[in-house]
This record gives sequence, C-alpha cells and structure tokens, in this order.
Amino acid sequence: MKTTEKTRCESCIIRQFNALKAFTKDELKVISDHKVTKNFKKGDLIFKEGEKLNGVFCVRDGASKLSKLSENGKHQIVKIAKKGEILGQRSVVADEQTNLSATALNDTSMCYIPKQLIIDKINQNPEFTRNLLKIMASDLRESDNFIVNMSQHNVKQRIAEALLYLETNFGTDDEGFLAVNLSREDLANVVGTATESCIRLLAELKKEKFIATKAKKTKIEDKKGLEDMINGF
Ligand SMILES: Nc1ncnc2c1ncn2[C@@H]1O[C@@H]2COP(=O)(O)O[C@H]2[C@H]1O
Repeated sequence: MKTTEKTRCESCIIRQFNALKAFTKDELKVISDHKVTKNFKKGDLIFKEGEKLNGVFCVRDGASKLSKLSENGKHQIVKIAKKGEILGQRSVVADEQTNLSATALNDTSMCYIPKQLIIDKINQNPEFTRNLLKIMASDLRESDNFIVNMSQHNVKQRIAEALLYLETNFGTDDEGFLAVNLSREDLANVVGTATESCIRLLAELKKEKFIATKAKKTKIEDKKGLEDMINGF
C-alpha cells in the first residue's frame, strides 16, 4: 500500500456519489486537510474483518471485494465495492469492529478520512447524517436481497447475476471482456459454491454461448439469454 500526494475533496467529483456531497466547501477543506490518499495493488488487504477502524475509506478508483471468513474457512464475498462508495462507515458509526474484510481486486485508490471528523459531521450536518442513513438503509436492502437470492436462485443463475453485475458496474475492455476479472475462486466465493462447480458451470455457460472466455477473461455474449435464465425462462 502506498500513500500518495493529496487530491483536494473540493475538486473531487467522486463525492457526488456518496454522503460527502452534503458537505460545504469549508467542510470539504477541513476533510482535505486531514485525509490521506492510499493506493492498493491487486490482492492488498485494505482492512481486515474484526479490525477497529480509525476512519472511513472513500473509494476513488478501483474494485475491492468485501468478504467474511466463515468457521469452515471459506470466504464468502458479500459485495464488490466500486468507485464512490464509502467503506467502514457501519463500524465507525456503531463504534464496533468491522464486520467484513476489504481486499483490492485491481489498482485501487482510496481516501482515508479520520473517524473523529465523520462523528463531528454527523453531529453538525443533518444532511450528511441523512445521506449516511440512506446508504446504510440501502446496504441493508442489498443484504436482504442477497440472502433471498442465495436461497431462491440456483448456482448457475447466481453466476449469471454476478457476471451481469460486473458488466453493469465496472464495464468492459476494448474487446468486450469484463473490465474487472474475478478469479474462478473469487467468483465461487461470490455465489457460495466450490471452485470446481463454478468452473464446470462457467464451461456450461460457454458451451451454451451465453459467455465467451479467453485466458482468464470473460465476456458476456448473450445478455438477454442470461437475464431470461435468471428469471427462470
Ligand atoms: N451490503 C453491505 N453489507 C455490509 N457492509 C457493506 C455493504 N455494502 C458496503 N458495506 C461496507 O463494508 C464495510 C465493512 O466494514 P464495516 O462493517 O465497518 O462497514 C461496512 C460498510 O461500510
């Protein structure tokens, strides 16, 4: 992990995507003066489940996986976080330890904002507090949907959903391959299956012409077909 020169929050457009959009120019100046920009490489641990954070991370760029280690030693990936998200606000607000680990999936840049500033702003800026509540409410809705999805969709449907999520949220490269490539193990950990089953089901999806693969890259060939399959048609 590298700490780099600061970019000023006042001139950063990322805040439009998160609760920080409620801050005035003066508030942003204070945040800018106290935050640190941290850069992570693929595989770097950003924070570990059970850690007590002294601040929150604002994702400027890159993708990171949020995962929880279960008692049987498996990592369940709960979410792939993207640009604009704030990570760690749940434990900072609750004054608890983090519930998940965050690991960089590619080159990732994050601004680390000290906890005390966030707590001060919760007390001083009601619009910021409302925004934060909305984000946490949305995380809760996502978690509800995730649980329902796990129990009502089969593994193949869940793989299709994960691939569509990656395309919608992170886009594709010049050749149409997913810009964020999950390893087969990570994809298996998103959908809650063994890596071998995930590999077998990806091969099926390829044979059925829903997807194409090249080396470790994956391309969605038939989006409508995948959507129909998810909806049980
Ligand atoms: N759907 C989600 N469920 C749980 N945590 C999430 C979700 N989306 C984003 N997060 C963030 O992931 C963070 C993990 O550490 P915390 O528990 O401190 O705070 C959590 C939230 O900021």
